[in-house]
Amino acid sequence: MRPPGLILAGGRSSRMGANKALLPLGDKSVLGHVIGRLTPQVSDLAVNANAPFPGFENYRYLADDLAGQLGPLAGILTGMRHYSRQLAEASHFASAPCDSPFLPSDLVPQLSAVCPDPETIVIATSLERRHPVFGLWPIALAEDLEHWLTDSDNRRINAFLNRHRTVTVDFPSLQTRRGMLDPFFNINTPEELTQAAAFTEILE
Ligand SMILES: Nc1nc2c(ncn2[C@@H]2O[C@H](COP(=O)(O)OP(=O)(O)OP(=O)(O)O)[C@@H](O)[C@H]2O)c(=O)[nH]1
Repeated sequence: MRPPGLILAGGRSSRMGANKALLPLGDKSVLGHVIGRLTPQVSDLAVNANAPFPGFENYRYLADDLAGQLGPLAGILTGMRHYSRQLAEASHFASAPCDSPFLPSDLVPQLSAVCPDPETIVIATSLERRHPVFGLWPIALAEDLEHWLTDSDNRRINAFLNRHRTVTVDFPSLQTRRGMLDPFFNINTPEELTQAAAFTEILE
């Protein structure tokens, strides 16, 4: 059974200076590519952001449960709370950020294939780096994550992972006519948007 999915889009895009999810890349916006890649992989899709994005009004938006721009873990907590209410049968939900248009088309099946039990976090890696915003998150960790975010100053996602059983799945670089590309390449700056534009051939 496919898990539900959440696109993390609750950040400030301060390095870009404009909502990076809505910037054009080839024939769609960055977010349009992420939605296109993720939709077939999940049973349900919601967007974590404080208000609907123009052009994407038809999606379900989840504002952070905790105020104060606490980083991506606040979005993960929001997803855990939402899916524990909406889908009692789901043990995990899948997350991906709004700024990674080349994400693997088999991301969620590959993460799900190694998921051993309802309490283990499953995270993607590439080129020997962990990418915790691409993960399968146990809904059962909601209480612990809420305490972690409200009781400590440490909001780093890797620190939270170190508290829990975590397994990883490695994804290879993509071969393109322009050379190899990390499937988790994300667009934070105008320069990275220009770099990504060189690889639109591999986007549908
Ligand atoms: N819900 C939520 N998501 C966040 C928050 N901060 C960042 N994110 C998301 O986490 C992912 C990684 O965020 P970053 O790229 O590091 O930060 P950003 O705020 O989007 O961009 P910068 O302001 O340029 O750092 C993105 O998908 C963001 O949308 C937050 O406070 N709440």
